[in-house]
Amino acid sequence: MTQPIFLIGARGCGKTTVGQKLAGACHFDFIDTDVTLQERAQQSIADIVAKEGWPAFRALETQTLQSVTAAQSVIATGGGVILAPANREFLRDNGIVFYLKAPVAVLAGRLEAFPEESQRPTLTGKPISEEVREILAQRDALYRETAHFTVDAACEPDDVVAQILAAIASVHPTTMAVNSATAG
Ligand SMILES: Nc1ncnc2c1ncn2[C@@H]1O[C@H](COP(=O)(O)OP(=O)(O)OP(=O)(O)O)[C@@H](O)[C@H]1O
Ligand SMILES: O=C(O)C1=C[C@@H](O)[C@@H](O)[C@H](O)C1
Ligand SMILES: [Mg+2]
Repeated sequence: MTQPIFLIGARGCGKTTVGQKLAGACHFDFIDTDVTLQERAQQSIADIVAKEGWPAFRALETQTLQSVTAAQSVIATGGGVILAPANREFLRDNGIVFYLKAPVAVLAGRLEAFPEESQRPTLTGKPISEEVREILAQRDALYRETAHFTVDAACEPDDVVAQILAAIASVHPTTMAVNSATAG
């Protein structure tokens, strides 16, 4: 199995945290579109949005997604990548897509503990828990329609990785075992 593995979900669901561990477990490269986008732009997402607005950020996000997509990669996406229909189609057509789903209280708790405001400028101007509830209500259906699999992201990162590996093994039993046994 060499297809890219895409992780999607709300801010704080653990795409970056789980993605790094997953890539290690299956000997794939790890790419985070938020990180790559900021490195290429040489500025933070907060600065891009403040200077050029959300539509400019979304255009860069689409370019970044397409340019980083490669075989044998785990790709952690930004929380809003599923807003553009073209991105949803691209994700589904070019890899296996996992929705890391967690309840509002879990997401809000993580974001309150680690706000990382330079990468997560406010989307609504509202307090974190209110914003998370509102944004998840708008996006949950889009995450579900884009994903090939939904996993419970409220548990420990290693358990999320195990759920993803089990789902991959269910569709690619032999090749995944070969990757794990022979790579690295
Ligand atoms: N399964 C988990 N259990 C406990 N804490 C977690 C878990 N996953 C992530 N975290 C913590 O929650 C915070 C947010 O996680 P992370 O940055 O991985 O989310 P993300 O989905 O990449 O968010 P964004 O969309 O903003 O990039 C981090 O501080 C991380 O340590
Ligand atoms: O949920 C969102 O819309 C975002 C999530 C982050 O990962 C970043 O991509 C950016 O802050 C936008
Ligand atoms: Mg992230």
